[in-house]
Amino acid sequence: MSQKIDWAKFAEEQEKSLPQKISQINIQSNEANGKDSDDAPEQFNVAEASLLRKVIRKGLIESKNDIEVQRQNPNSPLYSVKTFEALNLNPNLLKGVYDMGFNAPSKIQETALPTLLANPPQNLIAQSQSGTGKTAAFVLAMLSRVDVSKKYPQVLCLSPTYELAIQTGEVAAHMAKFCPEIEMKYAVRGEEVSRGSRITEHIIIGTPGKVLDWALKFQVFDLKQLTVFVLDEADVMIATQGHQDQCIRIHKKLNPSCQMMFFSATYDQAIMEFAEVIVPDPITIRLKREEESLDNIQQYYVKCAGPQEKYNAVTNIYGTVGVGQAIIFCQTKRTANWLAEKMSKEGHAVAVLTGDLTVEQRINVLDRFRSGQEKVLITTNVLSRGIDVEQVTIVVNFDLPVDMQGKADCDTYLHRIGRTGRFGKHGIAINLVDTQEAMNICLAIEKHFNRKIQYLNAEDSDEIEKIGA
Ligand SMILES: Nc1ncnc2c1ncn2[C@@H]1O[C@H](COP(=O)(O)OP(=O)(O)OP(=O)(O)O)[C@@H](O)[C@H]1O
Repeated sequence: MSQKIDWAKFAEEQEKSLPQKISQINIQSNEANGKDSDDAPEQFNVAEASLLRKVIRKGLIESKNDIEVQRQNPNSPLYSVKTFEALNLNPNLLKGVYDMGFNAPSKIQETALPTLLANPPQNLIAQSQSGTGKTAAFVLAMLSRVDVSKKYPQVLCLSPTYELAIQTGEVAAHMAKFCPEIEMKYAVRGEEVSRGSRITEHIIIGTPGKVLDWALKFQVFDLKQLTVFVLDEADVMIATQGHQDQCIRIHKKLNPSCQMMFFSATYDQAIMEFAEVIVPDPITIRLKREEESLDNIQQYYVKCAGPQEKYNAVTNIYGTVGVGQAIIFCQTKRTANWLAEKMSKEGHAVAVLTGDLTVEQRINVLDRFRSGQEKVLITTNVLSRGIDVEQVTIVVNFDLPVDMQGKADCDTYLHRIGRTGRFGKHGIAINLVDTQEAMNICLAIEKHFNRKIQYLNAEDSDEIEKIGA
């Protein structure tokens, strides 16, 4: 009992201090810093990137790294499974899992699923890179926990955006294909309920604002009756203005016995602090990210006198080495569009992806590029992180990545050129340098990674041919 009172106090204190704490954390926000001109550096948007990754992903990302388990609850037995059968699932649910093409649990699922399905329920924090099977794990747990004889919401899954909520709902619908008695409802923009009505569906998947409205303002369901609370994409959630406070408000109304599941694709300290507020006595599991490494990537720099020479360098290099596919990164939309237009006019099959496109258009562009319909993709920082296209062999930094202060942005550099040379393959990164400032940035990057960036004469086709070997 006394523990509960302490926890309530703790939550209260955290609620007061968390928005301030979180505002101090340096996570890139969705706000485009008020700048939206064609010449402003394009911003990376975590929610959009997460959605793109999900939509264009063709399968599981298998990691060679081991799972790290941190147990804060010494009384809970911990075990892992190698098959879905070993989980004693409802047979129709198991049928749904196989229907999705899953033969065996992924690495994170092996450890997460027994914990998620254990009785008495246990709280879990799971962190592992995008694509390793987290969504499938908690969706399976959500569906397994439903008591279909009770006609009210028992499971709530919070997602940071409309699109991400729909994606999760689609996974749930597929997995529950042979369990038509399980009913779900979206609590997202465009969905309405009338005051005085009651929700009878078993599962709600929604965004925090809408869920708060439905639970507290319209009172169409009771947060106290929930047995499972899932917080998905916690990293995106806390990067989205206002969401962390809303999550905490929802969380405060839950029954202390409600099982909490917390998922994140990143491992920042900020996420852990947020998790600690939301999830009491958790079992924490982590699958370490496959390190992005520069080991298989040959890096070059080319000296150019201005944009036109940069353009010539790109076409020379591409014309000579052009076996696989290339991604060219520009700092602004204007440069990206200019370059795309110029290259298309000269007969190159190029695609361009900038912040101007809607999410649907971006998916379309990426799908075409992935299937090889275009060989060159010109883009900005909107695509700098986490999108894998295996066939990419060359990354060109038409402009070197810089941070808000104009200093070398080494993280973004690693993410950008990490698009090539993946899974032990050979890749090439070419940096176009047209000013002393750019040269200094190039040198700073070289020093940071302690990896040589070699000089390349882009006018000498013999020399270029050699790098393609
Ligand atoms: N056990 C499995 N066997 C085969 N494929 C799987 C398995 N689990 C998940 N997948 C597939 O792998 C891909 C990634 O899974 P999932 O979306 O669950 O990952 P995630 O970690 O939630 O990613 P994100 O952080 O982007 O949400 C999906 O295409 C999914 O259908």
